Parts: sequence; C-alpha cells; structure tokens
Amino acid sequence: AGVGIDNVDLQAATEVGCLVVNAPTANTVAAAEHGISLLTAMARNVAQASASMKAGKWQRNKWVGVSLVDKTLAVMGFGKVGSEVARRAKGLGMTVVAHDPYASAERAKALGVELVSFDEALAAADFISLHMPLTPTTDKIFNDESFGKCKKGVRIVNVARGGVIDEPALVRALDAGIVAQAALDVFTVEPPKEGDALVNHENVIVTPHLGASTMEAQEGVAVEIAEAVAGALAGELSATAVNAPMVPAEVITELAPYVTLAERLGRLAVQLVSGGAGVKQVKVVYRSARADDDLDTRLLRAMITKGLIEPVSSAFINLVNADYVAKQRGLKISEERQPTDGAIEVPLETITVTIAGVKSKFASAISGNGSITLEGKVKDGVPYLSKVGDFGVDVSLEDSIILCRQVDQPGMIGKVGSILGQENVNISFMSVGRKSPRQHAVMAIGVDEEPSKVTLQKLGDIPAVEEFVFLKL
Ligand SMILES: NC(=O)C1=CN([C@@H]2O[C@H](COP(=O)(O)OP(=O)(O)OC[C@H]3O[C@@H](n4cnc5c(N)ncnc54)[C@H](O)[C@@H]3O)[C@@H](O)[C@H]2O)C=CC1
Ligand SMILES: O=C(O)C(=O)COP(=O)(O)O
Repeated sequence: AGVGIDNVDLQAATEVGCLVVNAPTANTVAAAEHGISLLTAMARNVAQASASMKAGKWQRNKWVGVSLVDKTLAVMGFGKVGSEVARRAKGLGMTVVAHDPYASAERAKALGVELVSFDEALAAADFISLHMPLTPTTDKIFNDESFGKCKKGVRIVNVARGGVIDEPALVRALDAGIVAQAALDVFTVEPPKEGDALVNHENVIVTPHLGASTMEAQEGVAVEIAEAVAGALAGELSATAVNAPMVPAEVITELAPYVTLAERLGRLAVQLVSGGAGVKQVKVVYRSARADDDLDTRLLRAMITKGLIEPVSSAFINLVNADYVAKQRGLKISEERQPTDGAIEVPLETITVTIAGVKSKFASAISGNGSITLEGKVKDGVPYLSKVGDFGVDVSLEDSIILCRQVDQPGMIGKVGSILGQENVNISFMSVGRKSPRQHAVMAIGVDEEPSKVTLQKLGDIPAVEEFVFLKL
C-alpha cells in the first residue's frame, strides 16, 4: 500500500503468477509535505533546538539557521513526489532545478523548474531533495564522487529510499563539511542498527520512514490498494499492476470469447501430442481484418500457453507468469498475423495453433505441414473448433470431444451414436468433415459425460473406424 516496490520480490511473485499491485498516488502529497517539513526543520534546527530546550537549555545562539528564500533546490527525480516538492519550494521563494532523465521538459517548464543534468544539479544546489526510485542505476548514486561535485555546505533531504545514498560516504561528507546537514526519513536498513553513525551524527535529523504517515494518506492508500485487490479478484486487470501487461477493460470484454477459445485450443492441441510434455515449438496464427496495433494478442498468447501447459503439469498459469513459465519449460510460442478483408468489428476470424516436431496420438490432426494443427473460431460468442489437421469440422468447444477418423460411408453416425447412447453419454454436438466423398472423414463429437474406456474401445472396434481420441476440456 504505497509507491515503492523495491520491498517486493517481484520475480518470485511473477514466477508463481501472483499479481502485484501498488498504490502509487494516494501518498504523494504526504511524502512531498514531509520533504518540505524536513527541509524547513533542517534549515532552522527545529529538532535539535526542541531537544535542547526539553533538556533544560536555552541556546539561542547555537541554533541559528539558514534561510531558504532565494536559495537553489535541486529536486532529484521529478516524478509525482518530486514535482509536488518543487511546487511547494517555489512557494517558499526558492529557485528550483530538477534532474530526471525521463521527465518532460514541458512539465518542468509549466512549474517554473529547469531540467538539468545530474552534475549541473549538484553544482547549482544549496539544497538537494531526493525523489528517485531505488533501482540498480540509482543504487548509491550519492557517493564520495557525487558529494565531491556538490557546493561546500550543501544540505540534503531524503524521503525517497535510503539505498540511493552511500551512507558511509555521507558520514564522510558531513565530517568534511562538504555536506552541512542532512535530513533523512529513509535508510538502507530499516530500522538502522543501534549506534548508527548517520542517525547519531549531530548534523543529521531523522524520522522513522514517516513520509506516507498522515491519516489522510494512510486512508488513501488503503482505499487505493483495496480497490485494486477487489478489482483483481473480480477478474479485472488493475491499472496499478506492476508485473502484468495492462490490458484495458474494454479490450478484455471484447476478447473474452477468444480468450476461452485460445485456452481450449491449447488444451486440445497438447492432448493430441504423444507424451504432451515434450512440446517445444508452437506457432499461433491469428487471421484478422484488424490492424496490428488494434489487436492485443498478449492475453490470447498467455491463455494458449495456459492451455498447452496445465493439462501436462502441475503448474498454475495466468497472465502474470505465462511467458515466464513458457520460457522456463523451453516452450517457444511464435505468433503470426494474417490479414483478411473481413469486418474490423470482428476482432479475429480464426486462431490456429500448430505444434511442430512432435508425434500425434491422432494422425489425422497432422496437417500438410507435418505439425499438429487445430483451428478455431468464435460464433455468436461461443468458441468452435473449425479444423483438425486438414479436416474441416464445426463443433462447439463447450464439452469434451471425441475425434475419430473413419472410412466415409453411410451409417457411421448412427453406429457411433448408438454406442454412446447405450452408456448414457449425451452427445451435445456432432460434425463430420471430409476432403472428398467415400474416402476418409473426421468426426468431432461433443459429449456431456466422459465415456468409459470400454465404450471408447467399442467405437474403435467399429470396422470402418481408423483411429480415435478422447480430448478433455
Ligand atoms: N518516505 C516515504 O514514506 C515515501 C517514499 N516514497 C518514495 O519516493 C520516491 C518517489 O516516488 P514517486 O514520486 O511517487 O515516484 P515516481 O515514479 O512518480 O517518480 C520517480 C521519478 O524518478 C525518476 N528517475 C528514475 N531514475 C532516475 C535517475 N537515475 N535520476 C533521477 N530521476 C530518476 C523517474 O523518471 C520518475 O520521474 C520513490 O522511491 C518512493 O518509494 C514515496 C512515498 C512515500
Ligand atoms: O509509498 C512508499 O514508497 C513508501 O515509502 C511509504 O511507505 P509506508 O507505506 O509508509 O511503509
């Protein structure tokens, strides 16, 4: 329930498919206000003077401070907190420069702030306020070398992350008088060890990570995180997700039946492979009239991955970890778009899933290119299997399916129907596809119940049946 995600093991969360959301906005003002509090308190020795007076002293000469007006403040990290600090510092009559490699010059200009390089900021600053995230690049970015580039007597505020400062280097800079004072809310190790040189330095004031600690901000982040969690549990993809692609709600709604289709095609395809765990190369072809940037296939790819892996492993796969798990298992999924002249209102005409380099339990599922090939489409919001290998079929993907190839001859549907009927297996859908009359045909039969092995064998024993397979959805 905050901004910083350096305290979350994102890699571990991603690996197990755990969605991580943060609360990036509700504590911005609180952090900025705390930064300003530390800036003013540091400049006027508020904390030290208060402690000395409570100790029974009256030291008016000892606690003479410095003024802020007309001084230059360097805001390092011109993001949400940094820009709110800049706005407030302008109100205190300070000149504000900012360093942020990713901030827009226009946004800075609008606040009357000049964007400068790291070294320029250090050279210009009477005060430095840190507001960058802790990343591998910003880790200990304030070190002996950078303190050496500062004006002598610079004052530093840190309400960002302790790790952006090399703390022993700051102690050295304080002792050398390069840094006159520091005001710190955050530390490399929290809480710092007892007797910490920085915490106990006479020119340093400290607070125990209080940047976000206002009643208002705590309520704000609680609401922000609760809404994100409730939304995620309701199946929405959160706008504040930090380890999943952000797919807008309307795209998710539009693609919903295709998402189901994608997963089911993957699920059926892998069951056709003899020894399904050996799948390494999968190609997905999307036929669509939409422009490339108007069709987000990340969700579909993730669901095909889910369909391909879950039936043959104990892995749990979702949008968060699909690509990771695929990579771990050496499963390469390549995607291809084939443009059509259809209506652009329809996101996709067909999805084809091809598994190369494997043997099939059902030889007829191997198409001319030597790979297991299944094609599906969505009709009236319902996913359908439209092709098995080179055989066209038309069976809704709502129930489990029996695929069987037989010699195309009269009476076959009746024979199959009565064998299933004897065992009270209800047929929901049936479709026969063939390349030419009286040759071979593939029958796809949707069934409400799973037929017993004996019943399936009876189908196989019909003389005209050449092969059959039962695929569970
Ligand atoms: N003390 C506290 O209780 C609180 C601390 N924070 C911390 O404050 C920091 C800033 O938070 P927000 O402003 O909300 O984040 P933000 O993401 O809005 O802003 C961070 C800015 O730093 C910039 N940045 C990245 N690398 C940089 C670099 N090498 N040099 C300079 N700038 C760089 C980014 O471009 C971005 O504009 C975070 O570390 C956050 O964890 C935030 C709230 C409360
Ligand atoms: O939001 C952040 O990054 C913070 O540092 C706030 O920390 P807290 O939520 O007060 O532990």
